[in-house]
Amino acid sequence: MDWEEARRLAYEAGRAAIGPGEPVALPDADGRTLAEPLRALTDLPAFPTSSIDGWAVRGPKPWRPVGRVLAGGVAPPLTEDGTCVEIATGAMVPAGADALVRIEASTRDGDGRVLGEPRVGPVPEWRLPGEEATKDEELLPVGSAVDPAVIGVAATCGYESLSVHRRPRAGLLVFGDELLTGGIPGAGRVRDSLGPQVPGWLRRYGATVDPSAVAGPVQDTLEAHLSAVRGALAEADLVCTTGGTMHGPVDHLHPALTELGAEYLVNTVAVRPGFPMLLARVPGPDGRPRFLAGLPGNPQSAVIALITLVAPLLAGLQGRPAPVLPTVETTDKVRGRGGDTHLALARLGHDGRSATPVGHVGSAMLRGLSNAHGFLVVRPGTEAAAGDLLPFLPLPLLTGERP
Ligand SMILES: Nc1nc2c(c(=O)[nH]1)N[C@H]1C(S)=C(S)[C@@H](COP(=O)(O)OP(=O)(O)OC[C@H]3O[C@@H](n4cnc5c(N)ncnc54)[C@H](O)[C@@H]3O)O[C@H]1N2
Ligand code: MOO
Repeated sequence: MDWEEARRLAYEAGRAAIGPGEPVALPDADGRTLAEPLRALTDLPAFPTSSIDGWAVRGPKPWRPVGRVLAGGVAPPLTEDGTCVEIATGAMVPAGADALVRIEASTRDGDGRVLGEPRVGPVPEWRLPGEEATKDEELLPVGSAVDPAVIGVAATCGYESLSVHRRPRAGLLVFGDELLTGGIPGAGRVRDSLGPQVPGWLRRYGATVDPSAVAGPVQDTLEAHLSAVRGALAEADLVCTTGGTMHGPVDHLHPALTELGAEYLVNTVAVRPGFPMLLARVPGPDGRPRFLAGLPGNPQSAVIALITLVAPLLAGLQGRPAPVLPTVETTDKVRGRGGDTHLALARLGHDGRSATPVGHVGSAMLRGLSNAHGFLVVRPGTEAAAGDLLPFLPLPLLTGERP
């Protein structure tokens, strides 16, 4: 299967399995996805609001003070020319006021009356209702990621909670009797580098990963695989497995999937590295489908499978838009991989517009991955020369990582 087609299928499978929205209190909604559009519940601002400390005046000066309005208060209307109220920043401008005079631009005469000039400038001294948004206006569409700014604007509008999609629950099963979970590798044993790594990537794609949902190495027998996969699928929307995607003497993943009645959505992808990756759908006990992503054992290939299949699946399951890849200029040539898509680890330049392939990129290596921002995508039957524009598949790094 073509690499782009595999990504599309993974996304659509996630979309098709999305659950209903649930109300979540604003402070807890960070990182979720809107299940309903965010609409203004009132005009914003909701009332004419002073932007200054000073006087709200009516008619020609001098103005006789008849009261005071602070932020949070409601002033009676100014009904007579030649009157004013003292007003604080954020206070509601009283009806009848026709100008605001800044405190520092005002003086008092011997009778205590206020004199001064309203400031004339491009920005008015008070904010009009509906200036930022009108009641019922859509501020953000369904599928928007909720971040602190979105929570802030929702609070401004008067929301207490937001209707958001559930975070998908993910689990991880590590296969491979050769794996050590501690100590220095040697004498035929390698350290498990995926058990400690994959949960972090899954969380960055919006899934929750309970520490109890990470297990391994699972013993290299079909019985142990079956029982581990069954147990994991009972608790999670998505189970990732690592290793055992091929058909070696102790590769039990495919037989286990057959036994579970799994339906393959993707079963190997024309991509290098990482081709033995797979994505399967398994009917859940409650009727909702569960997913199993089989990540190849070679560590870089496992991460490629995560980014290829799991990222779009999780985007779909959360109701987010399908990931769109930016285009960058490669500073160096990148070879093609025949009929396969080649994913070449690369570092972005400081302006984010160019990328340079890095070294140590063997599929069994992680050194290149730890020094890269993502992958240059060289499509089947092509190769890239320095200066060519290529799609760039980013790692889900956080701001400040790999500056
Ligand atoms: N006859 C063939 N053999 C292999 C082929 C092939 O086309 N024909 N493809 C190779 C490629 S490419 C890959 S990728 C692997 C995928 O195999 P599996 O998914 O079955 O993975 P394993 O055999 O279990 O492991 C492969 C490799 O990765 C190491 N590994 C596994 N898990 C971990 C881990 N958690 N941390 C660190 N390293 C891990 C494992 O020790 C092996 O060295 O198949 C090739 N073979
Ligand atoms: O494709 Mo394997 O997935 O090269 O390491």
